[in-house]
Amino acid sequence: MISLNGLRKRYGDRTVIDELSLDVRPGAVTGFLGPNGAGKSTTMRLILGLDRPTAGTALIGGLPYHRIRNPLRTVGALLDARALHPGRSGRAHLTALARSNGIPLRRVTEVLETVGLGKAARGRAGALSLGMSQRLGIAAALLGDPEVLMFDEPVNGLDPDGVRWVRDLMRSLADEGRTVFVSSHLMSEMQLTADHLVVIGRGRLIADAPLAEIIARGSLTAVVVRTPHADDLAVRLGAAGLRWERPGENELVVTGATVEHVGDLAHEAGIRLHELRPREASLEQAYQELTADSVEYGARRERV
Ligand SMILES: Nc1ncnc2c1ncn2[C@@H]1O[C@H](COP(=O)(O)OP(=O)(O)OP(=O)(O)O)[C@@H](O)[C@H]1O
Repeated sequence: MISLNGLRKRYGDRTVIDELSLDVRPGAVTGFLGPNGAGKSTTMRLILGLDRPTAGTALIGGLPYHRIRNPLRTVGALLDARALHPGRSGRAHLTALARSNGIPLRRVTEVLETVGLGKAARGRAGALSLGMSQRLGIAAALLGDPEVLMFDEPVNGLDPDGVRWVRDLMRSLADEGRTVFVSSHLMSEMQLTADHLVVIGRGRLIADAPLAEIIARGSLTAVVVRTPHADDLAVRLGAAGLRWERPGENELVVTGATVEHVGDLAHEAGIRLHELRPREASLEQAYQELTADSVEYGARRERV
């Protein structure tokens, strides 16, 4: 488990991480989202002891990174896939890592197979494509068979097969009971991969909740009803304190309710329905609503 407690980081007079407290739990893929400059990479660097917090703590399994005895066996991370010695081969890079961390050398072959690099790992790391470098970085993260894994934008540069492969890998690592903490800008991908989401904006926590709950909170999540008695149903919905819109003569779109709730209300009033279905918002839509006030860079966007 990763635990952040009152984590703060200041660069000069600028606070980039502000009172961040949360737990990233084992057995799940936790997506880490936030607009550009929100502080995701900084948070990961603080967890990995690559930077010192101004205040608060970032612990892995109850310890700060520098107190972990076998760091690579406890936590594996991919932060910057290009941070490699370009003249060395991928295999040599992993071998050096394994040697300096007391990891058996057979793990090098194992993880290269896992990430599908094989022969490409014999060539210079500097000649690898971005996608291959990502795979090599993931191999390095897996080398010590750690319980905690952190990936900063792991699908960056991967082709669709690679993206799917990363998704399946994250899933299986979480299913093995590991803690998987992964940042991404690809909302559609996160919607398919993550169980839980942590969203930050300008260094502050915006949301820490299951993916399904974050999507359900979005205002575009609704129940669509078609009925020849829309007037009657609208009265019933209003009396039950529900908000609705009426895009068509026979259609109502109800927010803040489940299909069961709306179906039961109609049934109790003897109102015939021709259609009753949930309309699920995308994570992209829910995310845009959540972060609308925290976007620092880029064009201002309309609230959805
Ligand atoms: N070493 C540093 N010195 C000064 N400011 C820094 C430093 N590192 C990061 N920052 C600032 O901290 C803020 C958070 O940056 P960070 O890279 O953590 O954001 P991010 O959420 O990972 O962004 P992105 O999605 O663009 O990768 C940014 O405003 C950045 O300019």
